Amino acid sequence: MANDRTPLIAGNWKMNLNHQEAVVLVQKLAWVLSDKKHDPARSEVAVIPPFTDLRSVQTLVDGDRLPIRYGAQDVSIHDAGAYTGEISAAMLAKLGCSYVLSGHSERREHHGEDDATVAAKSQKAVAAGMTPIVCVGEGLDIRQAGTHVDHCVAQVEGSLAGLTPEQVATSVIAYEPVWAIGTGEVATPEDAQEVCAAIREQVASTWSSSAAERVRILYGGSVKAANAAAIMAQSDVDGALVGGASLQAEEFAAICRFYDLPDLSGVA
Ligand SMILES: O=C(CO)COP(=O)(O)O
Repeated sequence: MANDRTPLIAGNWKMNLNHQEAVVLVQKLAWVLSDKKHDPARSEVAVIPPFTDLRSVQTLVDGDRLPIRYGAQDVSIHDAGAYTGEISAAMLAKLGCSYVLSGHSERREHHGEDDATVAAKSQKAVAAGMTPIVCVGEGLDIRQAGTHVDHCVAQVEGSLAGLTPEQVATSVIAYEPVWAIGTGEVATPEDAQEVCAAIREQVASTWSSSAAERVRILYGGSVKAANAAAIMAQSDVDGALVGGASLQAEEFAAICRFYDLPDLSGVA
């Protein structure tokens, strides 16, 4: 590999699968990865189930010592108290979550989350010892207007505001163009690389060049086994945030196995 970043393939289940179905999927995923000799040292695999599944996933992963991490799809900006329906960072950390999605476009769209809210969530995750996966991405109108790069780097600045360079270095940023989410329309590898490279440059200028070198940047939006390799081979793309395809163990495992290929140095 041309850099020291450990790639991450994370499966965002969104509002799918109850806790019993979650156990079945994680068991199957672990079995397929092991059968195909996935090397967890070469790339990390994580699942991001609904809150109600997390305890069951924790019990399974811990009990069977599975090489799979897990995280939550959202976190409260509050620590505790009279916030009906909210889940705190401390609760998620106690459940062994490694990751927390922050500012997924569906939260931004359906729950009115702006960059300041997303930054507050990212800070709560970090303070509780978890890694935020901070999501950014442009809608179709912005893409058509050609201002997508400016839009995404501005979102990065706003959504990671208040984090130190070291905290940014150990965070994850996911570039998810909204027009590619759940549509079957995937960004080209060049589209993904263009925005991920611009995000990395922005991290260098706003935080530090070391943070830019270390921060992992994922692509998300209609990633499938058939299109993942060309995107993940891009030099500034460090893995994928997968929605629909992460609900099928074989398909998701096929994406996860990309980094098991013997040598990628000539591909990117
Ligand atoms: O939103 C996504 C992951 O967070 C992408 O979803 P799809 O892979 O279903 O397009």
